[in-house]
Amino acid sequence: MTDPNPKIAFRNVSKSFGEGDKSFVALRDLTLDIADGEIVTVVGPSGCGKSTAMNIVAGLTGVTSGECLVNGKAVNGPGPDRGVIFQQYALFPWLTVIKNVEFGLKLQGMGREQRRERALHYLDLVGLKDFAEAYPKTLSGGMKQRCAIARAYAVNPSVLLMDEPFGALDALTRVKLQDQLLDTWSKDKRTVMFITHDVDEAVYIAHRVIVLAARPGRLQEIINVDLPFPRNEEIRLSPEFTEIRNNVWRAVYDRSQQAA
Ligand SMILES: Nc1ncnc2c1ncn2[C@@H]1O[C@H](COP(=O)(O)OP(=O)(O)OP(=O)(O)O)[C@@H](O)[C@H]1O
Repeated sequence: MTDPNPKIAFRNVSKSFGEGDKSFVALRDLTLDIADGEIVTVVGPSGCGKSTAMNIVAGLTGVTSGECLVNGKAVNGPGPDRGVIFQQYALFPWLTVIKNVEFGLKLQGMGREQRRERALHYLDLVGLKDFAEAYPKTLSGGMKQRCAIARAYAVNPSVLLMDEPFGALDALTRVKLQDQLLDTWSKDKRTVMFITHDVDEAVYIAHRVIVLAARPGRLQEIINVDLPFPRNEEIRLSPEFTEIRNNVWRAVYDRSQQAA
């Protein structure tokens, strides 16, 4: 069934970089709907256009042809309705944790008191309230990433775009942040587009896994994750999880083996 009001819609989106002989197709003819409140993960071999697709939704990269819509409107630049979280935390080192979280709110013109209250709320949500006055350099990688997440959440975007956000973290921290993301999602049901190289992560947090293929970057397969929410360790260890995980693995790696 097609969703009449997708939150994010790619309509025959293609993206090339460079001109003439040097032109390179990063993404070819991508058509995909992401529903309001849906979590999709995007996987695929290196260079298949995952970040390009996300940057198009974020408004950081334009399309060469086709159209990308958010809330039914063509994307023509970044906006506060879309929060972006990258693998590198991109915190301002000269600002404290709370000032980092307040930054986007200040840009929006929010008053000092309200800003502080909102920032503390989101720091609490990610378990960093006690570190509000610390500077980023004193935090672990996981804490920095939680700060970046609080900062993205604070501006209240209806779409979260996450490009390998947990990629640089150890396995245990990663699992904790996956659970925290799902916990927060269960309260606010934001739409999430999440890029990862980790197939377990892709299945654990998603409603659907989007598999892209490379050269040129294109849609390979969409795999539904028919597992109940809330997700937990029991689900992660279930045969159903393993089966879906194996399907995703095959879709990604069989194809990239053939291409190699
Ligand atoms: N600004 C750019 N100029 C030229 N080529 C680019 C640019 N951005 C991306 N590309 C190329 O487009 C292709 C897709 O890149 P993209 O970063 O979207 O892939 P990816 O699937 O996210 O890769 P990875 O998993 O390695 O991060 C790559 O071959 C890349 O070299």
